Amino acid sequence: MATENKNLSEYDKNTIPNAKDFRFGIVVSEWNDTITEGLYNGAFEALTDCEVPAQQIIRWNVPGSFELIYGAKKMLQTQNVDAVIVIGCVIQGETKHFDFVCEGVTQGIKDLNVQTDIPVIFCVLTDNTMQQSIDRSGGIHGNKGTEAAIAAIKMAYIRQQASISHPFNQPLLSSGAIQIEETPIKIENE
Ligand SMILES: Nc1c(NC[C@H](O)[C@H](O)[C@H](O)CO)[nH]c(=O)[nH]c1=O
Ligand SMILES: CC(=O)[C@@H](O)COP(=O)(O)O
Repeated sequence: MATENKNLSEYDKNTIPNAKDFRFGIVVSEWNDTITEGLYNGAFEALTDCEVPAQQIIRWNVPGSFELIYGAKKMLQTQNVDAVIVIGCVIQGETKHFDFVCEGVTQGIKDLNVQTDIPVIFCVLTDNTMQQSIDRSGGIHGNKGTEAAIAAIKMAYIRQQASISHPFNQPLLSSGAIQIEETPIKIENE
């Protein structure tokens, strides 16, 4: 379903886990800040509407969407958060730079989700025009920031439940293999 057939701001609180004890980091790109501020407001309002106290929401700013990768990495390395939302707006210009920024930030955020234990939610608009960005940051198609906040709550809950049901879950190697801690077996009468 394309965004044009979906309101990004709609959510059913009955389907959303209790979020009052979760802590969220939000990393916001300053490029196209009229758009990213609208996305941030959507995310912040959705989190507080779902009972997340404002003091449990940490905001950092970075220069552009490409810096969201490093900002999110340092956020999850240094802050006690249950999920991170990265917010950016990349708009096609005259050159291929759009393609490289979009691909780079997409792959970088994907890598953080694979290599770390904290979910990182991708709230980066990759639009052809400013109007498309306006429409998706509080305009006729709703607010992708709202959508990202709900996704962050749901993923933080999944992480919480996984750690309860599998408290000794082993870290993944970069290859994706499970790291099993080898414990030497002592053979009696050796
Ligand atoms: N053109 C846009 C950019 N470009 C800047 C890059 O994100 C990055 O900050 C720069 O290449 C230095 O590393 N960023 C956006 O977020 N949106 C754009 O439309
Ligand atoms: C995504 C970008 O970096 C782009 O907006 C920059 O514009 P241009 O391709 O005209 O340099």
